[in-house]
Amino acid sequence: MSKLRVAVLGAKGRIGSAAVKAVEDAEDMELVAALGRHDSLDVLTSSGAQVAVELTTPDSVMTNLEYCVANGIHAVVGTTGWSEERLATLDGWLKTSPSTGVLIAPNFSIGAVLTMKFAQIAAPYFESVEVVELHHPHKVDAPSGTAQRTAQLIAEARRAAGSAPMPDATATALEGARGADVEGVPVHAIRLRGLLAHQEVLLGGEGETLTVRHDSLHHSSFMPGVLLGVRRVVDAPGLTFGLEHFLDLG
Ligand SMILES: NC(=O)C1=CN([C@@H]2O[C@H](COP(=O)(O)OP(=O)(O)OC[C@H]3O[C@@H](n4cnc5c(N)ncnc54)[C@H](OP(=O)(O)O)[C@@H]3O)[C@@H](O)[C@H]2O)C=CC1
Ligand SMILES: O=C(O)C1=N[C@H](C(=O)O)C[C@H](O)C1
Repeated sequence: MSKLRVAVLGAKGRIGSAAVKAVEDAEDMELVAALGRHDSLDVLTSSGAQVAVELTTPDSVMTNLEYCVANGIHAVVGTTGWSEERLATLDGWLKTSPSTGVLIAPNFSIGAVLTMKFAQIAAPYFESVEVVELHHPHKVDAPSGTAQRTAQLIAEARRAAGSAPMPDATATALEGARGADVEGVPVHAIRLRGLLAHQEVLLGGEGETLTVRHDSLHHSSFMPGVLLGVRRVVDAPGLTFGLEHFLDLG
């Protein structure tokens, strides 16, 4: 069987360099290009890439994806910064290239995907839910894409269950003290030397709390998800948001 021809964008970055190695080590893939900020996107077409793994920055991702979709190159995207507006723009490009697939994965690690799933299940059963994400100090954005997605899923689950708004009688003396408000769910971002990527979902009810915590201790935690995304996206035309759609999570 022929190998999947894969390119990595953001190849010198923290996660991009790990992805380069993971693709090189995968027996069913061939790394055909490893691009940095100043490389021409035409390398993607001249190298015959079938799938681009996009691990750059929120300011670069849209230009890169526009090129990929216009040239029928599938994409697996880990880069953050996804607003409703950006998703709609990407969806519009994909309509002009209906056989091309793009996976956007707020988090590639299985534990983080499960954290989101568990939080979604638990959220309607508790009066209060808050999300705390903790990352290394070089992270480009806050809060993390994972935390925003987790909060959206929590809010969605609570709306579907008809949950009451969360009680919060605090009068804040300093702006930001209660974190960011994502659809009514408070999200707090910690940046600390020594950390990599971590998240806690704290749920509180009468006389009890439940904490769902996930820790990515090394960038290798993201690689099985990246490779799964590459293998599956070629048969998944259109936009897929979340790695859970490529996992059998029930
Ligand atoms: N979904 C997931 O599971 C994960 C997602 N991420 C996300 O991935 C992104 C990257 O994170 P991280 O690796 O830590 O960041 P880094 O800053 O370490 O890496 C980003 C890399 O992309 C390069 N780059 C920027 N623009 C372009 C471009 N147009 N073409 C090619 N390369 C480009 C940068 O080059 P230069 O330095 O020259 O600017 C840099 O080498 C972030 O959005 C992060 O949140 C991270 C980990 C896991
Ligand atoms: O920048 C990071 O490091 C990470 N970014 C992603 C996010 O914002 O959710 C995924 C993971 O948290 C690591």
